[in-house]
Amino acid sequence: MLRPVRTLAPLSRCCSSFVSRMRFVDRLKRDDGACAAALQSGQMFLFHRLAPLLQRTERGTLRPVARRTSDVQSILQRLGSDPALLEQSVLIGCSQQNQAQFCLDIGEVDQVVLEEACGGTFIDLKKSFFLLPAAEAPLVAKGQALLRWHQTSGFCSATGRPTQRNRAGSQRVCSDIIYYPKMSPVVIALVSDGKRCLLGRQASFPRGMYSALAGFCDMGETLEETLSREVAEEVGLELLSVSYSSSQHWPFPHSSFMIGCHATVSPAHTQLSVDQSELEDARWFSLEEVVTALQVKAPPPRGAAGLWLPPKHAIANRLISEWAERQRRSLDGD
Ligand SMILES: NC(=O)c1ccc[n+]([C@@H]2O[C@H](COP(=O)([O-])OP(=O)(O)OC[C@H]3O[C@@H](n4cnc5c(N)ncnc54)[C@H](O)[C@@H]3O)[C@@H](O)[C@H]2O)c1
Ligand SMILES: [Mg+2]
Repeated sequence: MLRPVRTLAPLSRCCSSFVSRMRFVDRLKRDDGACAAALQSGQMFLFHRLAPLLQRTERGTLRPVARRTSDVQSILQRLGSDPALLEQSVLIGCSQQNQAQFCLDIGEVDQVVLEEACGGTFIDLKKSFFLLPAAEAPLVAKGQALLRWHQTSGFCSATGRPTQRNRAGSQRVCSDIIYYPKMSPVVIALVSDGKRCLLGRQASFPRGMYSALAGFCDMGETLEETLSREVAEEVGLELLSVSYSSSQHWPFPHSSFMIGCHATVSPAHTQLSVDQSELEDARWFSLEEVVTALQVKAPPPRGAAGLWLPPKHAIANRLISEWAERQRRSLDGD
């Protein structure tokens, strides 16, 4: 069973400005001339070989550097780079101030020279993602995903000829074949038996980290079918129910569309049979263990035991927090 659990937009959001921004972006995707004009007055997020340009804040976090297109143009000129590089920029959105937002990978220019000229550091997204503000991390991830897609979609897989992109970078074309940016749907679920929740870890996870079970959708599957299959494959259980929670774009290892759910199994059938080729371990955790782990902000020191959960930017954290809150409320009789 699938049911939405939250309203789509905060009440404070001004509908008319939201609608006009969305329509503006949509027009830029369809109108090359309008997009070229918007680029001139737009904002640019820079990348170097897919690593975003970031600045450290006083609080030890990171934030993306947004430069005006005209600034980037001057920097490229100063460094003797081809100004036509700007044409490789890709539209990623529209700011609250109605400025079109673009991203551009300047991997051809020396990284250190570029960092000095732009005032920031290019940091691998795997190292920086969790230190970005929650509001800006998705934009940076989207920029990286679109740039990667363009870098790997230069040729038509049917004809072998080069593909041509539109100005916004929202599609690539080879005669009458149109390619759109690709992402892989993944379903992730927090499975509960009513009292405990099920978490698993892959051997590649950081020490002590357990997460909700996840799996890529196979062609032709519904969300419920993917989840039932993944849970059966990975831990040998049959699901009783599935309900939708929320979704997110996930940049690792490449662009995934994560569909977050809660799922239940019968309390009479909770014996796990873990597929060791997929998971190093999977266990049932009590509410108390989960609540304690939600307070832990860093991985346990080497050799120390202790549960560590995915950080806040990950949808797994949201699912686990929602489950803990629901359990707490039901224990309180709310
Ligand atoms: N954001 C979060 O909170 C969160 C939490 C857990 C997992 N994840 C992500 O979910 C993704 C899927 O989880 P999983 O690894 O358990 O999946 P999984 O259980 O489906 O196993 C991964 C395997 O599936 C196969 N596969 C099938 N389709 C694929 C595709 N389109 N792309 C890549 N591999 C494909 C590959 O053989 C791969 O090794 C991972 O990439 C992980 O980063 C995100
Ligand atoms: Mg999996």
